[in-house]
Amino acid sequence: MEPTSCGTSPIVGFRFSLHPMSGNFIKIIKSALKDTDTSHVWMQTDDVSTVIRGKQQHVFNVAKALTLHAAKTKEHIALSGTFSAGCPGDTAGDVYLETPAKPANQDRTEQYVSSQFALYPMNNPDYMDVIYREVERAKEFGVWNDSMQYASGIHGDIHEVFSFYETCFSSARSDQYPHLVMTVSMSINSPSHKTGAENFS
Ligand SMILES: Cc1ncc(C[n+]2csc(CCO)c2C)c(N)n1
Repeated sequence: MEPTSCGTSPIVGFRFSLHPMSGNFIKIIKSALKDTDTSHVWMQTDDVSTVIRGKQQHVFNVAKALTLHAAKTKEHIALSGTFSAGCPGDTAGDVYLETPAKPANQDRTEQYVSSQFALYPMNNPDYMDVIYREVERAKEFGVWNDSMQYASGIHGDIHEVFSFYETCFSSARSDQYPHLVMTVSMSINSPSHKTGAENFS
């Protein structure tokens, strides 16, 4: 069989699950999905996760807004998900690429987030250089928390954390190597976070 080449589709996707540590988890998940303006992305929810697909700026904007909605309940929220771009099977057919440039959600409420991420620059022989460069970028952004096996710790205000993740996701792929996967897990309003604001670096 011929090797599958990576497409040049501009689609970015994010498949994620919210796990509110609350007896009220059903309402928290459903409200976050309903109260966020998702008109600029294609979205599908099932019993395990939700997927959003579209232009990069809308996917990151919706991901942040959904997370912020869940966080505003003050409950301890865990989120885990995978961003993907340039996936050979991801065709432009069913997504929202004709949307305006301006992101739909503009809530600037501050919220401390502690997270971990891992980058997988697919097919790129220099993938370790890409990863080291993005870890340096996290330090420049002031959101780097710690190094650990299989991931890096990123924390700070949700707007700075998402801004880093979006910049990192753009920078770690190229025309030559467009297929990129990035996993993210987040912990919000955790009892481990003392007062939250004290943890900003
Ligand atoms: C973002 C996100 N999407 C879907 C699920 C799966 N899920 C678990 S409980 C529930 C509500 C009741 O059906 C749903 C949809 C999730 N956890 N997080």
